[in-house]
Amino acid sequence: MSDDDGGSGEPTESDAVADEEVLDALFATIEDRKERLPEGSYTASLFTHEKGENAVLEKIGEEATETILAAKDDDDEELRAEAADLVYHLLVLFARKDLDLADLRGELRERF
Ligand SMILES: N=c1c2ncn([C@@H]3O[C@H](COP(=O)(O)OP(=O)(O)OP(=O)(O)O)[C@@H](O)[C@H]3O)c2ncn1[C@@H]1O[C@H](COP(=O)(O)O)[C@@H](O)[C@H]1O
Repeated sequence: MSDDDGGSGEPTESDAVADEEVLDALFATIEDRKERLPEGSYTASLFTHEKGENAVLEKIGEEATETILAAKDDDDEELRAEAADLVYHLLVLFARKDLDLADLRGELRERF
């Protein structure tokens, strides 16, 4: 999904990312947006929002609610989409807090 080639049909950076590496690639993209703040980037807008951290916290609340509603509706396609929105926004929050995937993996590993 990241770094779209603008529809030229040429392979994009994201095409080269294996499924098992997609979380790391997404997080690296989020870190890049945080550092460079490119214009037109939704991710960058979450780092510069006038609401500050509340912007991403509100999105996490919304996406969590939408995830629950999709589950209650037994709508697996919607559940998949809303869960992906939720995970993406959680990763943006991690980046804002200077946490990373190693912190998340470490926490899960301790419980495993
Ligand atoms: N994975 C995501 C991703 N998931 C969700 N979203 C955005 O999260 C928002 C979800 O909000 P909603 O569901 O409420 O939909 P909406 O009505 O468009 O939302 P708002 O109007 O409230 O913003 C949408 O704007 C989605 O585009 C994401 N935006 C970006 N990414 C990834 O981040 C990369 C960098 O993208 P840029 O943000 O464009 O730099 C992309 O290549 C993707 O890989």
